[in-house]
Amino acid sequence: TRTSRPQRILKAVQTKATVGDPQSVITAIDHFCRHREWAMNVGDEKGSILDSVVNEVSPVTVLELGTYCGYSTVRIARLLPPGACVITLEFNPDYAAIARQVIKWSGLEDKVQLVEGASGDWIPWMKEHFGVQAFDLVFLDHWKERYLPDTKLLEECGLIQKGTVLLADNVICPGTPDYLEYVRNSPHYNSQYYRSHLEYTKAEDGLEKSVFLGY
Ligand SMILES: Cc1ccc(Cc2cc(O)c(O)c(C(=O)NC/C=C/[C@H]3O[C@@H](n4cnc5c(N)ncnc54)[C@H](O)[C@@H]3O)c2)cc1
Ligand SMILES: [Mg+2]
Repeated sequence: TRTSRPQRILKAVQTKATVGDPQSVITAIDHFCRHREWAMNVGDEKGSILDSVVNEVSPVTVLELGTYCGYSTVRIARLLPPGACVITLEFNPDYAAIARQVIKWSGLEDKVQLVEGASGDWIPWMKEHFGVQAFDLVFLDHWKERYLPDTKLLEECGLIQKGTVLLADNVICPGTPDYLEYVRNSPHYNSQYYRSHLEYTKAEDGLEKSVFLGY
């Protein structure tokens, strides 16, 4: 049977990227998705904004919701200092299997904890299972209607504390209206929009960065 798009993305990495070189993995995926087949990676343009936020926050613990093929996982992990790590949640086992191989090819497996499962099931276990106190940075890029419920769940579980930064992809396209309304109107968040484009296209999209101010 036909290969899947994630399998073709992995093949592009394995044929074009150098083992242990995260930047070459990022470049290989971007080239494939721009010139061969579009895929829902955060991409190079929004990826540069993600990079700048990671560098600004210099997080010790990062949570990523929605691994997909691991493109943004690699972007984040390559910028983390020794001892820091990104926990990434992915509930599709086929995508998780591809992402593990992409992360391995980039040589960043020591900085990544890929958890196969649904965000709603795993967030309540983060403290107990991973010894996380609070996340310094959360990157939201999973089903758009899960952004708000998962943010509220993270708050309820005490995983968002003063200074925690939420960075959400696709707040314009596909759009996350209920999430945007929440973080922009809440007195507990300082929110700003980084205007950009939907990955590999000219359509408008952007990232919303929201800093938790404490209760
Ligand atoms: C109209 C329209 C359609 C599509 C686009 C283009 C476009 C552009 C983008 O950047 C996009 O991020 C998206 C998008 O839909 N992303 C959804 C991404 C899901 C991934 O996360 C996984 N997942 C989903 N819910 C959960 C969950 N609870 N727990 C754990 N993993 C979850 C899935 O297994 C996937 O691996 C779409 C633009 C406009
Ligand atoms: Mg996205």
